[in-house]
Amino acid sequence: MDVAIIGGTGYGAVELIRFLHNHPHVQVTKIISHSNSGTDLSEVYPHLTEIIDLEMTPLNVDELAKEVELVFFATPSNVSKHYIPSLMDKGVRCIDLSGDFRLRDGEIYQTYYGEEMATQRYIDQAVYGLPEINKEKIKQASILANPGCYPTATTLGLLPVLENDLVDNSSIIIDAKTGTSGAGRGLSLNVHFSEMNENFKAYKLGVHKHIPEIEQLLTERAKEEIQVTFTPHIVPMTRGIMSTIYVDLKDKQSTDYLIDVYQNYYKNDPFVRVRRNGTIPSTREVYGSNYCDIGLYADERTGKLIIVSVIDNLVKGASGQAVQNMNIMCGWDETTGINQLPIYP
Ligand SMILES: NC(=O)C1=CN([C@@H]2O[C@H](COP(=O)(O)OP(=O)(O)OC[C@H]3O[C@@H](n4cnc5c(N)ncnc54)[C@H](OP(=O)(O)O)[C@@H]3O)[C@@H](O)[C@H]2O)C=CC1
Ligand SMILES: CC(=O)N[C@@H](CCC(=O)OP(=O)(O)O)C(=O)O
Repeated sequence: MDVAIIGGTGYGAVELIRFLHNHPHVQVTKIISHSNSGTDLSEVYPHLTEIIDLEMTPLNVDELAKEVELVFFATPSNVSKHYIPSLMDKGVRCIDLSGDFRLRDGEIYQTYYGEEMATQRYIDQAVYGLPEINKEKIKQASILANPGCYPTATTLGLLPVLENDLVDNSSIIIDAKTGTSGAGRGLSLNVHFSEMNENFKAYKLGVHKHIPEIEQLLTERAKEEIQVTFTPHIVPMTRGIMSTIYVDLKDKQSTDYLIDVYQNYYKNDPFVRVRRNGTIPSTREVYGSNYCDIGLYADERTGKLIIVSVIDNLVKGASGQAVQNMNIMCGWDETTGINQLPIYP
């Protein structure tokens, strides 16, 4: 199958290329760039020299629709909403790594994204691409909204206890950490070396766009309104997300019992690994891979459950999960092209 990637010079795009290069059913035949059209991708990314021989081109939706069956948008928010409707109308399936099609409520979108949401008719057709809960809908999707990085780590960490009604849903506190590649390739004061090295910052308290995304999914799954306390931090590493979640258990439960609940919940999900024997995952243990690893500790003194969920933000948090979704949409084994081991150390 021929596919295109839009946002060609960004980190999400180059990570898509890494996975699709070895994918047996897919060729990347178009890479669209608004800043570098006419340039070979390997000039921007010399690590692809003599491997990827493709000149980037400007976006022309009519041409694209004739040339490929599926398009990945690896663009900033408020871009894909202008193009996906016409691609969809022309029969091209789209996977959007940005947040344009994740939220359902236009007012909330306006508050957190600062612009109008995509047309409701297209929002209604978009499927939220968290494979662990949505496989059947993903198979049929024409517009696939790939989840955000923090929401992936956080909701995978919470869903088993939430859906088994084991916790007080009003008590959720999420302390999350990300590496700098989460901010993309663009230069910004916030993430340059001397601002970040030997530093640790909390940011966007109360206003981060992943708050409504996490709340929307948890509310849908718990069938009651859920609000969370969410504090993101940026830490001096390149890749990785660790979401440490604190929640009150309704009744006293042992860690071993809860591990069984999680393992049972994810028994058919190849990319979620629940740790046994008291081990708590670190970001390095999923680096470069599509795994989400979860560790648990039930504190019998305080009645709190501590959940530690780690992913690679660029893989399970973005491009790996996008390929997993494409595999499901196309009826292929969901691990195709993305079953690399984590890189360690
Ligand atoms: N980085 C991460 O960990 C994660 C990222 N995401 C989301 O994935 C998307 C891509 O992220 P990422 O690759 O990291 O970001 P980057 O900033 O690295 O890349 C985005 C690319 O989009 C293109 N672009 C920028 N502005 C515009 C514009 N106005 N119109 C069209 N294209 C534009 C540029 O490529 P060019 O000039 O070549 O077109 C740019 O390199 C974003 O929506 C991001 O929020 C989601 C989860 C995790
Ligand atoms: C370090 C850093 O800035 N990280 C980004 C990650 C968000 C992201 O990638 O956004 P979407 O997944 O919603 O598209 C942030 O916190 O805004």
